[in-house]
Amino acid sequence: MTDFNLLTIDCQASDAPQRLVQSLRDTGFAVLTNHPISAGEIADVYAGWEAFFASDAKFDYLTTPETQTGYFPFKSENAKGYSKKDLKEFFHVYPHGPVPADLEAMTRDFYDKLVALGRAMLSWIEDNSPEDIRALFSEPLPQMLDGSSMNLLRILHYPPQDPEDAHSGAVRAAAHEDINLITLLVSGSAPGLEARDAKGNWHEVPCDTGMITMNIGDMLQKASGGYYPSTTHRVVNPKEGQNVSRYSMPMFLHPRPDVRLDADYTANDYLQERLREIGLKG
Ligand SMILES: O=C(O)CCC(=O)C(=O)O
Ligand SMILES: [Fe+2]
Repeated sequence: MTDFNLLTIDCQASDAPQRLVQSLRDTGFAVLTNHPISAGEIADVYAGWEAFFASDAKFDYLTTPETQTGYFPFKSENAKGYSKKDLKEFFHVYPHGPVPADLEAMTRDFYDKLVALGRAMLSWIEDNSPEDIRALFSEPLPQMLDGSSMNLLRILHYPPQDPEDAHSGAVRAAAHEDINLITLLVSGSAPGLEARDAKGNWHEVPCDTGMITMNIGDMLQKASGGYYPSTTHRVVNPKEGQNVSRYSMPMFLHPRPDVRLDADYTANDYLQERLREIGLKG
């Protein structure tokens, strides 16, 4: 029925790097199990941030267009080309940005572990890419993260749905591609994430607790001359009878700003252009 061959990768298996690269090449996505971040730690981070979104303290961390750090209130971002704002609130964690004191140690540690995992995954991609594709990279992929302060951990909360919003055509996250090199998406607390295949059919991405979904972003698609696809994805509204909050945590791995992606763009040129398109920058 489907040729969308999204693989679940046991990170401890000897053929894990090859299977990862195959799944990414075929679908732009892969699901990681047996990775180094424990289910207990993921649950603790979710619990801490759930309490944060439920409190008014979040308004002390309001973001600004200049910083892009901190708290983004409900309905502040739209996907490229969409006028309706997504039905989500979120918090951007950067090394140079604030984190609430009671969550700081845990969140920074979690951030570092996700960056380390991202670097390992970029090494697997680098080592398993054909010679002619590697030749396109301006430097080895894991090295593109060296000295980068642009890696972004986004903590997302999609509140239970207001029927008016659903009626207006707004969705939790409209169809989009990620801007960065690769994304590590710590599995959502409820279903909803879908990826689109080349024919335009949507496929549910599995979200078992503790798993981490990985996907290619536009920067790696660009740097690989299109060899790795930056697959369009979205988060659909909850089904009737399942109208509960959904939480998820994507880590967007970004190169140093000066890294050259192709003849036309450095990472920074590209990021600034894209932020204007999604309404986060004027
Ligand atoms: O919440 C999710 O599962 C996906 C979020 C996402 O795609 C994004 O923030 O770019
Ligand atoms: Fe995304």
